[in-house]
This record gives sequence, C-alpha cells and structure tokens, in this order.
Amino acid sequence: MAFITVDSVSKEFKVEVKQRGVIGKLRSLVRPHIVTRQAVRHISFSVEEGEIIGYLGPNGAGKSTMIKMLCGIMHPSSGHIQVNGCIPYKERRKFSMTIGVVFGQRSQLWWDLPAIDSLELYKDIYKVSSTSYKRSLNEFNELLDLHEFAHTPVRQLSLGQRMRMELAAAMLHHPQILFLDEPTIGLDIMVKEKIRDFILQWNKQRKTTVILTTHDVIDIERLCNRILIINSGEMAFDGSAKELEQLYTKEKQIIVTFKEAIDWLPPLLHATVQWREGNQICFAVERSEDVQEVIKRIVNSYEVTDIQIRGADLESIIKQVYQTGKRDDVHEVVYSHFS
Ligand SMILES: Nc1ncnc2c1ncn2[C@@H]1O[C@H](COP(=O)(O)OP(=O)(O)OP(=O)(O)O)[C@@H](O)[C@H]1O
Repeated sequence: MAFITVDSVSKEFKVEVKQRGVIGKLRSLVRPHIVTRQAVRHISFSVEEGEIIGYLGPNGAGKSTMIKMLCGIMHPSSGHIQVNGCIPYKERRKFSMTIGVVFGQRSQLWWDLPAIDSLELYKDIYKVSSTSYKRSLNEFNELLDLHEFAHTPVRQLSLGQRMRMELAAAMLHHPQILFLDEPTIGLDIMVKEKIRDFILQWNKQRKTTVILTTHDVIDIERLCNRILIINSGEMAFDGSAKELEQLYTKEKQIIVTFKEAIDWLPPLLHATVQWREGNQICFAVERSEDVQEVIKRIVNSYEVTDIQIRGADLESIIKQVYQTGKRDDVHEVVYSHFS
C-alpha cells in the first residue's frame, strides 16, 4: 500500500456571482446566479514514503485545493484520499500529529509574541518532550540560524526570517509528511538555499515525505525527484524532470569549438549543422540518446577545444505543458427560489 493514495479525486466549489445594479441585486435575491467551479478533476496518483514531489501547475490549476484536501482541511467532492493510513478530513486530530504544513502566504505563528514563544506553544500542543525540543532547536539553529531573531515578535520579522520560523514550527514534532505551499515565494537567494538545504536534510535523515507546490524552477531542480503537473484541475504529467525533458525536448544543440576552422565535415548520422561561426559549429540532434554518439564521432576525427550541450530549459518545458490542455472550468447554474 502506497504512503499517499489519491484515487479519482474531484473538488468543486459553488460560488454565487453577484449581479450589478439595484435590479441585479434584487434579481440575485430571487434567482441567485450560482457558478460551479471545478477546481480538481478526477486526479489519481500515489506517493511512496520519502519521496519529494513537486506539485506544479499554472495559477488557478487546483494545486492549493489538492494540498488542502491532502492535509484534511477540505474534503473531496468525490473520490478517495488516504495518507499514511488515515483519511485526512475524517481523522483530523490524529492525522495532524503526523503532518507539518507551511503555506507561504499564511502564518501559523502568533503574531504578537516573540517567535520562540510560538515554538514553545507548539511544543505543548504536540506534546514534544523537552529533550527532543532542545535537540530540534539546536538543529534548527544550525540549519536556519533561528537564534538571530528568535526573540523578535513575529510581526517584526522579515519574510525570510518568518519563513524559517514557519518551517521550524512545522517540523518541531517530527512529522512524517511535510506539505509546503510555495515556501520560497518572495525570498532572497540565500534564504531560498537555506530552506532547500533544510528540506533535503530532513528528507535524507528522517525519510520525511514532502509535497511541494512552487513556481520556482530551481526549487524543482534542487528538491524534487518526481513532478506532477496539473492543468485546469487535471493531471497533465507525472514523472521525473528527466522524463519530462525527454518527452518535450524535440532536439538538443551541440556547440563544438574546433582547434581550427573546419571547411568540410562528412555527414554525421543523426546530426544536422544549424550554424557555423569561426571555429564553432552548432549541430542539432533529435534524440538525447544520439548526443554521445555524435560527440564521439567528432572528437575521434578532429581536435576540439570545447563542447557545450544545450537542451530546452525546464522552465520553458513546463510552460509548454501549461499551454496544452487548457479548458473551461466553470459551469453556470441559475438557481431559482421558485423552481
Ligand atoms: N474556497 C473556494 N471557493 C470558491 N472557489 C475556490 C475556492 N478555492 C479555490 N477556488 C477556485 O478553484 C480553482 C483552483 O484554485 P487553487 O487555489 O487550488 O489554485 P492554485 O493552483 O493553487 O493557484 P495559485 O498558483 O494561483 O495559488 C480556482 O479557480 C479558484 O478560484
């Protein structure tokens, strides 16, 4: 049995569209205009313990909604979710002891208290022993430099300081699963790196399973061994970054700098010349597997001073996936009190 199982899960929201003007408002009273928004559509996937999953998708794709269902904050409209043997929204108290959650945009810290007081409160809430608390605090200090601002009230912390404190609060009880919703949004490069190192260390040492939503490609490259891409509430891709690249990259470029200009090249199997400039020639190769063969042939026949291989970068590949399969996700229903 997988650690997390999501089986054909859908979530829809019913939202009333306010009508404009006095007549519109009166009409809304008798015939409210209700829109059904399908945020998640028949999503299925499973996650093994210790995986770090990047849950990606364009704005409004349904990522946060799925994270909320996985955390037990929301229940699905249909389908089944099981996480670490629990149905999250049914067994919230028991389940909350096994998860850590960081929503980049929302705080779980007490705004007016010194930051360290929030950690002490969580120590009591999660019944963490004093020995474990001290040990974790030392580890947080080492990885996240919390001591620099531990006694500052939360409202006075910078975003980067607060996010480090949020992460410490989420991990204090050593949860088996960590849900991160855009944890590095708006942070500088140094803090982003600290947070990424922290996540990697906990995952490596304690086999913590991590589900992460992010719009930051470096988060994906550094952290995730698997990517799930959601588009308009539907699953568009499930696999590794390498598999994604192989699926979407049509060709790779090999830019070879020869020791001296080459007038004539014998035709190379699988490669075409895209451009020449001085001692440099750029070859286009269709399949990743052919790259090594082409390079071998060139270096065996010519003196070469440099070789660069370029493929499409992950950001543009993900953009391609986002651009496909867009669909209308709103069904309008007019409810009448008289019908
Ligand atoms: N509580 C709610 N009530 C009504 N509609 C909602 C609610 N929560 C989300 N939605 C709608 O569901 C869809 C998916 O929203 P969601 O927040 O899950 O997207 P997201 O992928 O996390 O987007 P972003 O990257 O912008 O955070 C959107 O159309 C959103 O307006």
